[in-house]
This record gives sequence, structure tokens and C-alpha cells, in this order.
Amino acid sequence: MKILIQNIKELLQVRETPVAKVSGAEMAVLPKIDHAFLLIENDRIADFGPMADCPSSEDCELIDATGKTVLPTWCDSHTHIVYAGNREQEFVDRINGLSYEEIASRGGGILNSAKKLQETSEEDLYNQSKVRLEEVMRQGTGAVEIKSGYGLTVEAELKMLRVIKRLSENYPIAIKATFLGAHAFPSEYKENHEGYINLIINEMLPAIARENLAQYVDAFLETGYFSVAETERIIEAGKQHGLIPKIHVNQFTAINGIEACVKHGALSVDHLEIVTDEDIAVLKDSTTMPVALPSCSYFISIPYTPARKMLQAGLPLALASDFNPGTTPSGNMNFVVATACIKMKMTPEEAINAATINGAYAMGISDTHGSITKGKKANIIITQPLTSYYQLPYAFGSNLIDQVLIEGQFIQ
Ligand SMILES: N=CN[C@@H](CCC(=O)O)C(=O)O
Ligand SMILES: [Zn+2]
Repeated sequence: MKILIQNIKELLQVRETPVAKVSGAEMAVLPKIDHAFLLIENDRIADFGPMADCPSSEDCELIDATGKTVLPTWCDSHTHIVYAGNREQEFVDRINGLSYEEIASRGGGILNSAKKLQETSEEDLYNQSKVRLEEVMRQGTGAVEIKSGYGLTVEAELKMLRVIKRLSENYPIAIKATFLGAHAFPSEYKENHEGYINLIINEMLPAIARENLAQYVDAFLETGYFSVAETERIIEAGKQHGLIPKIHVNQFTAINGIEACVKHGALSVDHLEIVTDEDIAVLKDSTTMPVALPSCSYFISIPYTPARKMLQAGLPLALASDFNPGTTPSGNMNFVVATACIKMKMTPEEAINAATINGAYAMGISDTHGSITKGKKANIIITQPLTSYYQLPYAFGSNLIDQVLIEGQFIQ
């Protein structure tokens, strides 16, 4: 099966020579070809270039992209798409003056979602989650990481991870699974952290490894949640089962968590609404990808990740949605890219790099996703006719996507 897209006004994120990620000043460069073609064979990118070099269209399904922009689909490296019910009431409580921390300390927040999820059957959880997955695919996401962490019991964490596995078997989108048993201490372990950490290490992790349900391990390293020392124990135990750390850190406070994550070779450190000069120094020259989640900052009114300062220091940055019921009930990566430009002062080029190739790196798939490169997965967004790709973040409330292809299949 061959698809030939012709007369593309702008073909973005073209990388003849593959790169794993882009950092600092490199992020301001988004390589593109004007008046281009793109050839897809089965699930892969077979060829691309200027229209002057366009191959014959024999045997191909033809798409005319006159006036349109074509770019790789978004790589959303941080989500919690599998959850039960919602937290609309907490949304209204916050409007009426309560903070995220106050709601959590009253037994709301993550524990509220965990109670709902424990009471929901695996089948129902799958059906609720697939609606969200289908929505983000239509919005141009072509690869997604999904975390557990609303189970908080052996049985419920396994239920979440089995749902993630089933989604990955039933949809063309690449899905990476992360075990986040260390998302919050269940109330019965509030005064017995040791007991819950032992449950994670001695029961949850071995059961997950037996069923091969996760590739990554995460923890909410934050004041009032998991300390640096507790997180390090979980990272070490996860590694024993082959899981690579990707850690929630510096959302509300900076407690030297980033240093610990880098020391343990974390693939990514995520949130980073609060970042110190020491954190930046530690990330510099590491292989750990910092990940910003601007929709979370927007929704719960907390600071935005200081992108300019980080890029100026030469760091890379990825953007992800954080789709979850508490802090970010949206997986729309178009909004993420626009918000990064509008609120974090990232240029469109930087934001698109952050949401494609760097997002792919932050989920360990930049050899197959995140750029227009021969041999990579045919994951493509075709936009409506645009004056230029600047319109994508500029017209932040409009749906400018015409068609999405994931692994060579049209999504709709
Ligand atoms: N901060 C930790 N975890 C999630 C939100 C958890 C929740 O409130 O349900 C996040 O990434 O924002
Ligand atoms: Zn998160």
C-alpha cells in the first residue's frame, strides 16, 4: 500500500540524518522543505523531497496537499489517559478558592481518582479510556506514554496496566506503559510509608514484571508525596525489573529531586514548574530529558516551566499533555504547543521540536518517531490550508488538522 502526498506547501521537521533530540539553540531550527512531496509505503516513510523530484504516482493513493502543511504527529510522552470518572467537583472547589494541595489533604485529588478506579471494572475502564485515546489520535497524537498510578493496590495497578496493554494491542498508535504505583500514599499507609513502599517493591513490581506490563517506572517526587530517599528506593527496585525511570518532580517545590533522578539515569524528569539554577546545572550534560506540561500550569494556575532560561542554558526540552482527571483534563497537544508559545515564550519552531522529536526521546522512541526521516513510522498530520505553520499556535482555539495518519492508517 503506497500513499503519495503531493504539492505540500511546507513539509516540517525533515531530518535526512536522524537525530535523537535537539537542545538549546538547535531547538530554534525546524528544518523544512517548501513545495514538497512525501511517499508512504505501508507503515513507513519511504521518501520525501521537493516536488521537482516527485516520483511517479503509479500504484499510489494520491493526496493533494496544496496550501497545506505536513508535519510528524505529536509524541505525547506524559499522560494518565487511563482513569475512571472525572473530578469536576474539585474543579469547582478550586474556582471557589481551594488549592490543589488543600483538596488533596482533604482526601480528594489522586486518592479520589483511586477510589473511583478501584470500584470500576476492567472492561468499563477500557471503554472509558479508549474514548480519550481516540480523541487524542484525531487531534494529531501519534505516540503516547500512559501511566498507572490511580490504582494504588496490587489488583488495581495491574488492572490499569492491563488496560494500557489492551489499548496498545487494539490501536495503531505506539503506546509506552509506565508504572506509577508511587503516585500517592493510600490513606491506610499515611503513617506507614515503609509498608506501602514494601508493597510496591515486593508485590506490585514483581507482578508487573511477570506480565511484562510496563517499560518505565515513575514516582511523584514532591513535598508531601514521595521523598528523594523513597523515590530512589523505588527507582532502584524498578531497575531490578528492567524498568527505566521517568519521574514527576519539581511541580510545587525544589528538593534536589532532579539531582537524584539524573544520578539514577532517568530518561526524563517531568513537570519542572519550579526550577533552580542547581537543577539546570545538573541537567546540563546529562542524558535526561526535561519535560514541561503547560496545560497543567494553565488548568491549576501554577507557574509555567521556565523554558527560556533552560534553553538559554543549552538544555533540551520536551512538551507533553499530562492528560489526567485532576490537573489536566485535556490531551490536546495542539493546545500544549500553543500554550508553550503564548505563556512560555517558546518560538513555534522550538515548541514543535519539543512536541515531536524531543517528545519521542522522552519516551524512548526517537529512532522510529518524531521526524520526517526515511524508514520512520508514517505518522503524519496534514493541516487545513494555512498561511504558514505559525498559524498552528497562533490560532490556538481552531482545529486546523485536516487528516491524521498513524503508521500509514488514516484516523477518523
Ligand atoms: N502531579 C502528579 N500527578 C498528576 C496529577 C494527579 C492528579 O491530581 O490526579 C500530574 O502529573 O499532574
Ligand atoms: Zn503527570
